[in-house]
Amino acid sequence: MLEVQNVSVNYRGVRALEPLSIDFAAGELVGLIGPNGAGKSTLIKAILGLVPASGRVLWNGLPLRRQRQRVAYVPQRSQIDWDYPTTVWNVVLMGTTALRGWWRPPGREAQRRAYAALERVDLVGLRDRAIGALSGGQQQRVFLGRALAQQADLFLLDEPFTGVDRKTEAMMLAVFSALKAQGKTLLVCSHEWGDRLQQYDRLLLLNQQLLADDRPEGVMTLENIHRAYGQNLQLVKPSADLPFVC
Ligand SMILES: Nc1ncnc2c1ncn2[C@@H]1O[C@H](COP(=O)(O)OP(=O)(O)OP(=O)(O)O)[C@@H](O)[C@H]1O
Repeated sequence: MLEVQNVSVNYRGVRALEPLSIDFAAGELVGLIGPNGAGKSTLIKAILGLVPASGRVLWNGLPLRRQRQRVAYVPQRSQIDWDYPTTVWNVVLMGTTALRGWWRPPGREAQRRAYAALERVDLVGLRDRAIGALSGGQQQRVFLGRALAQQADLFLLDEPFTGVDRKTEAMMLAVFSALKAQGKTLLVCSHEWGDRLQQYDRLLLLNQQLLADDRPEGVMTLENIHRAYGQNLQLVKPSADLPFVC
């Protein structure tokens, strides 16, 4: 279980995240939504300990920072240096470092695990390709592959669906479902609004503070949309059964 307790973040004295507390259960797929600049990436980075934050982040009752190998992180694509001279295989293999230790060269088991992850994200045929020579969707899959190779318990994914087509998105969702079934916890930051948000067990609506934390139907209300995005947003409600779409 992941417990975020009273976590807040300031960047050079400017408050990016008001104190918030959230619990995440094993086997839960949680979506993190909110407008640009709402603090979604900041929350993920605060959980990971990548930005200075107040409060506590516990994994199974102990500080997460002492159990970083339990967390797999898929950063936003824009945060990665795609010109770095490395291949798909090397990035995915890097996922095994957390368990074997960076000083130990990857043995047969690490290679087996990395290969299985490559197969899962359908990148075996591109394993020797430089990461800079991949399409946007392929790049997203490389870092998902790295996360899978790590065999972590907690997955933090920052906008994994950006730049992916419907087929890749379906594949990624199938991976998330399989991880959920194994009891893994997933927090996925997304810009999406609309019916795709129904796939989450729970949604967190953020705009500097936590505005809503509920099942998708409870979060995707007109009132919440206005609270997060302002009153002027154009909304369409395609049918009585479907949520609002921006
Ligand atoms: N390193 C930083 N130094 C100073 N301010 C920062 C830094 N990183 C983020 N911010 C600011 O903190 C706020 C939250 O940013 P953050 O990237 O977490 O938002 P976000 O919800 O992920 O946005 P987006 O949807 O655009 O990716 C923004 O106002 C941003 O300008």
